[in-house]
Amino acid sequence: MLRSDPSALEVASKLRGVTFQDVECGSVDGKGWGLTATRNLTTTDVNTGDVPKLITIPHDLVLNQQTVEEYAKESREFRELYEAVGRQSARRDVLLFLLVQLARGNPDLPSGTRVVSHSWTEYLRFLPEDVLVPTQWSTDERKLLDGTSLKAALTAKLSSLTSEFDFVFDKSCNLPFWYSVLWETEPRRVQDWIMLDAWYRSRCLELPRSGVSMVPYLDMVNHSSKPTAYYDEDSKDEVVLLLRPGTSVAKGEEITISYGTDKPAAEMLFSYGFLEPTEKGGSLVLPFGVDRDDPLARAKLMAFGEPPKVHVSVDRDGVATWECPFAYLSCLNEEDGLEFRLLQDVEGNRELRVFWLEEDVTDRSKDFEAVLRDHAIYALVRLRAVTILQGCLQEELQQLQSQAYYDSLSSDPAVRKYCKVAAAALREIEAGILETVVDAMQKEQAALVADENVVAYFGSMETAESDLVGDEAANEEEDEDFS
Ligand SMILES: C[S@@+](CC[C@H](N)C(=O)[O-])C[C@H]1O[C@@H](n2cnc3c(N)ncnc32)[C@H](O)[C@@H]1O
Repeated sequence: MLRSDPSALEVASKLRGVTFQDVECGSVDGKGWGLTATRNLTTTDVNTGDVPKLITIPHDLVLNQQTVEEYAKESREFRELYEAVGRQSARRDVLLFLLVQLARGNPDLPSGTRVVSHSWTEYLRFLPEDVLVPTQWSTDERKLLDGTSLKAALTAKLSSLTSEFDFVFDKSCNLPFWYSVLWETEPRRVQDWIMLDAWYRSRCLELPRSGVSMVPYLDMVNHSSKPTAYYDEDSKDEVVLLLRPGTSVAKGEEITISYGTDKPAAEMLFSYGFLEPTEKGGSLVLPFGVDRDDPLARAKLMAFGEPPKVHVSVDRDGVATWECPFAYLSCLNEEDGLEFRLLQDVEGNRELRVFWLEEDVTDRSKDFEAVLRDHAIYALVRLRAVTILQGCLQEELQQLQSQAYYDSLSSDPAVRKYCKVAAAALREIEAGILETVVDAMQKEQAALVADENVVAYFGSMETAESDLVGDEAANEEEDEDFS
């Protein structure tokens, strides 16, 4: 499917009742298509109410779960497919709808397999086949991301996309009409589903009233951390793009919106396929590896109820913080006062309960830091957690900095330059964050070791150990005597 050109987009927009005011869509360096001003634009004061509407889009062009429900009412054929495959989630419903529009655009469909047309059937030709998000990278290109926080998320996402696609196939291949449309003439491939998911992720936005939606034409606006425009829904439920109050844009300059502030670099690359020029700081999320030697590991994981993660961040002033709620639970053991009990109700249902110093704290398992904060053991547990986390992050950092493998992939001509540049930028950003956090953890460790409760704890351990040594020596003497 070859992408049409921006002039055709303008013609199509007029036919659909969309208005572009003082702006036009065209190619923008390094960003695909984008929106630029066709004359100098300015707003000086929000209170005058004089905020120029740059684009106005009728409500009926908006695509979300409600659109899919309505389309299912209009199209008997789609209804059959929707009943079999749909209503799993809003996102999946939209993807299913887009898959049908993609197939509907196929000119070779046999007669008798035409589905009701929709404005989105035609709009799809204005979307780029390759969004450059890592789910669309080749296997070798994805290897460039080894060691980054994106690696695990990407593997999981690709596996869930494959399962979703298999589910659509399994449920629809027995429906003769849909077999013919989706799988016979031009069989849909998992790559199509991956592309639809990439479109959804990179072009979806949250409207104030209609919620998470895809909005044609508005989705041609690129992101900036210093955006000049924003979107809204007006009193007629039309979606409008407005110039930000107090903003001026010169003729020929790009109009931008914000796709979200403070998103980690990995998330920007994952969702939109690009990274912003690096500013200081940032954040990342990594899976927290559970200690498999811990006999309580399974119970702890069950009580916690979700895959443990560690979230680290560095603010613009270089101040590092970390968050890993599971680490506190992970560092406690029975000698500290942690206990798991399986309680059984009268009907025989069994439930795992968590106790801390004989108190039932099951409902607070996700926030064990708060459970411990007022106890003398808090500093000690924090020290254990920091020590473990620091080790994990150090390992992650080493992986990120191991250049040899990365270099060999980078010289592979089949690996696209865009992916090399994006992966290298992500690796550099994440290594910078990890270095700062590991340094800060070292300092925190030193401070915790000097904490009075920790000193007292180690002191008591030493006494216990020397008592033990004394006992052992006495035993040895006794043994000797006995012998
Ligand atoms: C909502 S679309 C915007 C229109 C898009 N440029 C196009 O050609 O269709 C989002 C996509 O635009 C591109 N994009 C948006 N802002 C960008 C930026 N600041 N730098 C680089 N690419 C950007 C990315 O490919 C992103 O996935």
